[in-house]
Parts: sequence; structure tokens; C-alpha cells
Amino acid sequence: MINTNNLTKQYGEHVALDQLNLNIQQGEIYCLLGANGAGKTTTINLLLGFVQPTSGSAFINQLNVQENPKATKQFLAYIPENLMLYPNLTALENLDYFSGIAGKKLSQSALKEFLEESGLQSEAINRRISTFSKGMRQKVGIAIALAKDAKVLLLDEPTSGLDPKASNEFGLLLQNLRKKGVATLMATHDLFRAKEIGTHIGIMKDGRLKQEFVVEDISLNQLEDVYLDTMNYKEVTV
Ligand SMILES: Nc1ncnc2c1ncn2[C@@H]1O[C@H](COP(=O)(O)OP(=O)(O)OP(=O)(O)O)[C@@H](O)[C@H]1O
Repeated sequence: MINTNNLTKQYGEHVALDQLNLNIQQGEIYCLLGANGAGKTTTINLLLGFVQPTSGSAFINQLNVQENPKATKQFLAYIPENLMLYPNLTALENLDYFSGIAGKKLSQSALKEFLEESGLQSEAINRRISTFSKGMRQKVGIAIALAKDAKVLLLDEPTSGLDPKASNEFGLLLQNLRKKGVATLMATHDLFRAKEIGTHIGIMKDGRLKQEFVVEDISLNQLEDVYLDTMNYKEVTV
């Protein structure tokens, strides 16, 4: 569902992403870990068609993103760290608008059901987004993915700044989408959440994918050790 073939992005002399090969199937949640500047957002931007690769290719549902920018977007939902919604519109109005853009004309009751499935309290459905917490806005993002019937979900640090309960709830929503066969790529700094909700984990450094794991094959402690080792962090004694 999400594939890259030697995907490479250079900015001048700087290689932001170096020959990335990813292969994410239906029902998988692939968590991409890596320090600041590792190339995670660049990967997502290339899959979204926001930036063009220097070489290599990106595929969504077997369609080349660069050759089919509109078609590939139909399969996608994207939730960045700070989801842009219309602050003066309610959750229901935002969902109506964004699902409409995606070509879905849904009844008010269908829209409500998607918001409820995304865990939004019923009292919030008709409230303006400007009154929402970050966790609530992320739930609207999930509702948009559900309403759009997205096959692929791209997430860029979606749980950053969420409290542990909201972050846990978000993880459960991703599991719900996984069961529907959605393929998810999530860039994150949260090793714990990656282990909790991921099916696969990749560790990037300096634009290169250095390590890949099936989540059930590795404990959280092992993951942390491998991560720190990959980053070449030294233990600091005080
Ligand atoms: N438009 C740009 N022009 C020049 N360099 C860029 C541009 N976008 C990204 N880069 C560089 O590419 C590298 C990868 O950046 P990227 O944003 O993909 O990292 P990241 O892993 O998402 O980091 P973070 O965890 O901080 O979000 C960095 O060195 C960054 O400075």
C-alpha cells in the first residue's frame, strides 16, 4: 500500500533522504523513529507529493505519487502534528467540508457517526474547533480519515504534546483503522507509543533507514538500546 523505491531527496549538497526502501502492507502500522533532521518528515512529504524526489519513486496503492498526484491523494489521509481545521466551524462542519473535498457527500447522521467512532464526546460535535484541545482535533482528523474511507494514513508526530490518556486513545483509534485494513506510516519520537501501537518499526539516521523490526520481535528495553546505539548516544554519568 505504501512503497518507496530508492527514494532520495537532496537539498543542494545535503542528502535529506538517502535511497529509502519501504514496504508497508494493508493492516500494518509502521512507526518511523529518528532524531531531529533524520528525514522522517521528508519521507512523508514525498509520499504526499508535497516535494519531488531527486531520484527514486514513491507509490501509494501501487500508483506512482509523482505521476498520479491527484489519484494517490484520494487514498490518503494525513494528520500532521498540528492539524489545520477551520477554527470557526464546528467539528461536524469541518468534517462535512473535508469529506466533501474528498468527494464524499455524507448525511449529517453519517458524519456524526464518524465523529463518535473517532471518540469525540457527543457534546463536542457541534462545538467550534477553536474551543478544542489538541487531542480532540486529532480525533477530528481520524474522523476525516474514516469518512474519506482512506486506505493509507500518514501521520507526522501525531501524539506529540498529547497527555498519556489522549495519546493512548489515539493509539486505540489507529488500531481500529488497522483492523479495517488501513496502512499507516507514523513518524514519531515516542518509542513507547511506537512499541505499543506499531506493527513495524524503522529507525532513521541522517536520511538513511538504519534498522527495521517487527514489533513483536523486540522488547521496549531492546528497542531503546538499539535506538540509542543507532544514534551513538553515550550514557552520561553525573
Ligand atoms: N526545504 C528544505 N530545504 C533545505 N533542507 C531541508 C528542507 N526540508 C528539510 N530539510 C533538511 O532535510 C533534513 C531532514 O529533515 P526532516 O524534516 O525530514 O527531518 P525529521 O526527521 O522529520 O526531523 P524532526 O524530528 O525534527 O521533525 C534536515 O537536515 C533538514 O534540515
